[in-house]
Amino acid sequence: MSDPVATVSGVSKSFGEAGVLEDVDLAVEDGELLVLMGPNGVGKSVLLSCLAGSQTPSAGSVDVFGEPTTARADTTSFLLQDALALESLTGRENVDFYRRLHPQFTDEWRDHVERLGIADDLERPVADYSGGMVRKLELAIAASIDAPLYLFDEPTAALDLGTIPTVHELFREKRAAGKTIVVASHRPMNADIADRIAFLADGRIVATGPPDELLASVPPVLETGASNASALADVVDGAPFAVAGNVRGFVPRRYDAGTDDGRSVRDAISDAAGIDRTALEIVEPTYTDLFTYYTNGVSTPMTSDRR
Ligand SMILES: Nc1ncnc2c1ncn2[C@@H]1O[C@H](COP(=O)(O)OP(=O)(O)OP(=O)(O)O)[C@@H](O)[C@H]1O
Repeated sequence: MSDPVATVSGVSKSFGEAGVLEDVDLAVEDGELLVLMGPNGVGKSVLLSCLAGSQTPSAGSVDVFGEPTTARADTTSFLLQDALALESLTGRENVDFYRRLHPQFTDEWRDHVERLGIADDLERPVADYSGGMVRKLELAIAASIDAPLYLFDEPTAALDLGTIPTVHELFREKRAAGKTIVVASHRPMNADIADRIAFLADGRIVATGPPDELLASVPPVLETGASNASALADVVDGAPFAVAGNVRGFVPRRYDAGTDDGRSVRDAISDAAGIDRTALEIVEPTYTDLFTYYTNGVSTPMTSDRR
């Protein structure tokens, strides 16, 4: 296997008294699409900024292409959160600005603005754009820079659901062209495009792996009506969570090998909770369940050293 494109070793980052990252290790492999997942405020942007060289870790080190990271324009294209487009300029003037600024800026932007549906808005000032349009322009600009490593911070956050497949397609094309991509996201649906996911929780990477493997590591999920939430809380691992009008929770690990008395897991748990067995379903975990499992402190195997 080739060397990682980027290596984060023992990185901690604090702002004054507030610790955000704590002893984070992460290797970004050559040519992979890594999705860094975690809830709002957990430190995904800070970690990406450390990878981009625009923030300096309080401790530890970050190497990109074998060198300590600085803001290296030749190796990395970094889509910051809400910080690329200049509001006083039109869309086209923004493109021109970044084209002059960046030696590796390519003509790909024409294709990107077309596919993202903002080609007809290029003569309007960005101040008049919606949040989603600004994001599309910024994506078009960042993706038009020909760099071996792309760092995209919440690229789909302000976008309508219909645009997300277009963005995913763009990422897949970059990867097919041999590029390495790190996407930070709090949206479980972005797990779908990942070669690997890294979950960030409590300042640490708590799990890393291909989506299929991580899904297989999550226990089955119990689902019941919202009125049974407190009964479910008595029997599941972690706290129950609401999904589409129902409430879900993880089957406790002690049932991994089945029940002691030969009953079905569903029967044993519905009896223990006092929930009618017909009102309790056991379902396969989704990406949303996976996200909850690793970021809400339910998982145990990889978090034994948590604060
Ligand atoms: N320059 C800074 N000064 C002080 N605190 C900061 C700074 N940058 C980030 N933080 C804090 O670090 C924490 C992590 O922020 P960060 O933006 O990395 O979260 P995130 O995981 O990217 O969240 P989101 O999903 O909302 O984008 C937050 O508590 C934030 O307030």
